[in-house]
Amino acid sequence: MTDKLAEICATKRVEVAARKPQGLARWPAPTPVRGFEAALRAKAADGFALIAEIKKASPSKGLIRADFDPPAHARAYQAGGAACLSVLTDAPYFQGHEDYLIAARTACDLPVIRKDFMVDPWQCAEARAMGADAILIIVAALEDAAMVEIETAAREQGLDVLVEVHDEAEMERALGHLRSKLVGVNNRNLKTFEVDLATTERLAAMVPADVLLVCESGIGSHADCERMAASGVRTFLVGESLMRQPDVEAATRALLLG
Ligand SMILES: O=C(O)c1ccccc1NCC(=O)[C@H](O)[C@H](O)COP(=O)(O)O
Repeated sequence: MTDKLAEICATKRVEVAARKPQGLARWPAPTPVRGFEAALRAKAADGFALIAEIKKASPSKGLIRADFDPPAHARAYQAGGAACLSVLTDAPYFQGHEDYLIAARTACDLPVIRKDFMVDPWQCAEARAMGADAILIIVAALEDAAMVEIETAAREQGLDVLVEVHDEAEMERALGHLRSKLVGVNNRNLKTFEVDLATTERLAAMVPADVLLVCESGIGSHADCERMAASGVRTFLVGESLMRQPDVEAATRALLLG
């Protein structure tokens, strides 16, 4: 099995080197940052909080949604009760695009995380320039110094940071080196694509009380959310299972409320 995450990050480094000289002037000035973490904490205070993902395709599943319509999906997610959006902007592996983030954010009032592979602090300025309210740091993809540098750049831009881990060692690195109080456990092993909800259940006990834990990947039903809630988890990042539904708004409501 090849290490897909390493391959994606190597491709991303080449892409970023090519994009940097183009600068950031191609986008109009974005509207002010919408509080991503604050929106999640507000919803999680009295129910489940959802980061609903706009995801056309993935390396593990190929094409997920043929009639892909980011503004329509954004409106449906908001009407269904999502707290925030996640929009894939990586093109080579997810058929994403920065225009999808811009269109989705413009179509609703929700804060948006730029879902991409951050390998260079410059991508934080780029994320804010296209309108993002938060970025993702994947601990497995970065050395300690690099992830600290990217988190610092994100904070300078006023962006919230979702820190993603997959095992105990990554959780210790995240809690030991980074300041963000928003930590996601990805149930998908990004090297093998295996998904196991028990990953969140195992790591939940390591999370301090002031950190908001996000359960990421493989959530397909309200019953899955209830299962995670037994471990104290009330915040979820969900893509594929919602994107496959004909009625995204109804599916979002059903996921959150049962
Ligand atoms: O989804 C993939 O196949 C994938 C492959 C390699 C790196 C990242 C990948 N996905 C990113 C994510 O973690 C998910 O898009 C996100 O957590 C939502 O997961 P799901 O609800 O299972 O679509």
